[in-house]
Amino acid sequence: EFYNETVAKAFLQFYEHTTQVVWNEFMEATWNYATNITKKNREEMLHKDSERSQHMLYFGTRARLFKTSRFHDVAVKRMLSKLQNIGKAALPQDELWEYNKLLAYMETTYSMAQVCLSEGPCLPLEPDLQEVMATSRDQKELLWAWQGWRDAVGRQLRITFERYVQLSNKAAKLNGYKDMGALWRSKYESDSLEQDLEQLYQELQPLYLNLHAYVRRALHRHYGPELIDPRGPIPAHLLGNMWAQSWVNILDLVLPFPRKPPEDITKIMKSQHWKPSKMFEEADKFFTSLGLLSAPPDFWKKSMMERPADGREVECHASAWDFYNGKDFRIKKCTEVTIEDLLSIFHQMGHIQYFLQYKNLSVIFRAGANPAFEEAVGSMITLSASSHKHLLNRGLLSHQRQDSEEEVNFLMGIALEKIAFIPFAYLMDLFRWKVFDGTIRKDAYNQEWWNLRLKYQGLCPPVPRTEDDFDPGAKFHISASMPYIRYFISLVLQFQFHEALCKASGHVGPPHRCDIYNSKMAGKLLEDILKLGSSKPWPEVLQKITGQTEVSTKALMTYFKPLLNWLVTENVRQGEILGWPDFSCTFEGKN
Ligand SMILES: O=C(CCC(O)(O)[C@H](Cc1ccccc1)NC(=O)c1ccccc1)N[C@@H](Cc1ccccc1)C(=O)O
Ligand SMILES: [Zn+2]
Repeated sequence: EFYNETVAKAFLQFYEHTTQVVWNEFMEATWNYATNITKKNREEMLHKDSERSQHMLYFGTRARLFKTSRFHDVAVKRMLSKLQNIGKAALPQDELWEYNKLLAYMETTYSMAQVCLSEGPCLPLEPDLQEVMATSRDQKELLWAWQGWRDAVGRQLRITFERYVQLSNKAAKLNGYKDMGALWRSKYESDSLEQDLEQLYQELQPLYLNLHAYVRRALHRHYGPELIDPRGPIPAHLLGNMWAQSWVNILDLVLPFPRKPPEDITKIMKSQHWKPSKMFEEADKFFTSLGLLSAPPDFWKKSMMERPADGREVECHASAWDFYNGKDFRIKKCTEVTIEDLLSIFHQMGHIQYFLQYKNLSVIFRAGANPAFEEAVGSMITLSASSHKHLLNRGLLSHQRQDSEEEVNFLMGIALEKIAFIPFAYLMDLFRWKVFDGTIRKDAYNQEWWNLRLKYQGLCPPVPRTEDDFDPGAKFHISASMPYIRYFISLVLQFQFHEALCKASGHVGPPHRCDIYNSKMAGKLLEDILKLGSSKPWPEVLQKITGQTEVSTKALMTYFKPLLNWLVTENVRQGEILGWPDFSCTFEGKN
């Protein structure tokens, strides 16, 4: 065994050196494709991906040869077990090539899709269709964008997605999992993950049901009874977002105290001539104010902060990139000067900070403690950055104080982003797990998708759907084969992190008034866990920051308590029904 452990360490050293080059070249090729979608760049990316897969296969199969049970070094054992998970690289060469081509097709179809006006221009999702969904109050115009997008993307992906499921499951089985859903869930190192998630969802459901009932009433007031049934589901195109995953854009329609509207921060940003680069600098300043690391020179030189003006086709969905050489980290985002995009940049810079903090670890441990940790860092900072105190301090608001009614309005704004998101983030992978395990058969993909959208979100499609549609494919992460449960868990985690860092910063008072900006104590607490990457089991990491080893909704419920009290009172006063007992999706009064 001793002989083996020494050999294992040498093996891992060899892996370390060869991997940095292979992964760096792969990231460069993928970046070139995502920021300039051409046939040549696609071929180059596919070629680099197969090189990376061969490298993973070589080391993954050899990692299995070590009998680690009697090893002393826990880190060596953890590294060897992580190495053995090689995902799609386990597929035979020809099927891997087919798989990579269909992944590229799905993602490119999504990125290049447009919806054309009867006469005149064709509109891409970002910024044009998103803008329509966010600002239009004309249900026919909203329907045009909603349906047009699904015709342009979802319908085109339907057949490819069926083959994607087959090959995904084959790859999962070759890695020792029963299907791809099981492989995705294994990242959380828990054999009770699905039950734990259902428990979290149950705890959060009252919050969602009260918000849903209240928003339905407001939409009923605006769009009238022929569109909104006060005891039924809400049509999915009226919530201010292409997927109804965030309702923040209809705050004006649902404001609890309409005589005290919040200041329009987007307008203030534009009047102060904010540019995308300034938005990134603002987010970077937040992290350095905590005593954390600033984005290095390559970041400012090589990131893509705006949609290119030279007509290049790019993938606009925001993302953060680690080039695995310890100094090259980038963000790709088609930034618009809006408060929504400023907060999204805080989210992306959270990924960059994680990269910076764990960059000296073995490449095997350069990841979050689990995928939800990666998503929670930036979103947690966003809770401080969107606080009235912070925005006032940064000159983005002028009202000094918030009275109790303005505070309810503020919490409503945060709830429209965070609470509305709960059922969407939960059902996205409930759907895919069932597709992968065969519970949802391919001749019912769309029907089953809408069953989940009705059951969890209380939404209806605004027009009848058929199995020629593939509405789930109209969401980036499904076209990009990107797991989503990480965002559901992150939603709960980010409030736990926020509570812990606020405490460390010496904050006294309600969590929604906390801003950890400039707190070196909060920064130190965060730094200590980011540095660990994925080298320790995530419950250990969670305990270091919050003192608990479990994901808990307590912090989130505390944050929204004042709003829930107001919502319950208001819903009782209006005699609202919680839920949607009239569950049928009616389509009369449309044409
Ligand atoms: O998709 C995102 C943000 C993009 C991202 O930062 O999570 C990005 C997704 C992505 C894109 C392309 C390839 C891979 C992943 N994730 C990263 O950039 C990332 C994730 C882990 C490590 C390093 C980078 N947010 C989700 C959920 C969300 C999150 C926060 C607020 C609102 C909504 C959404 O928009 O539906
Ligand atoms: Zn993210």
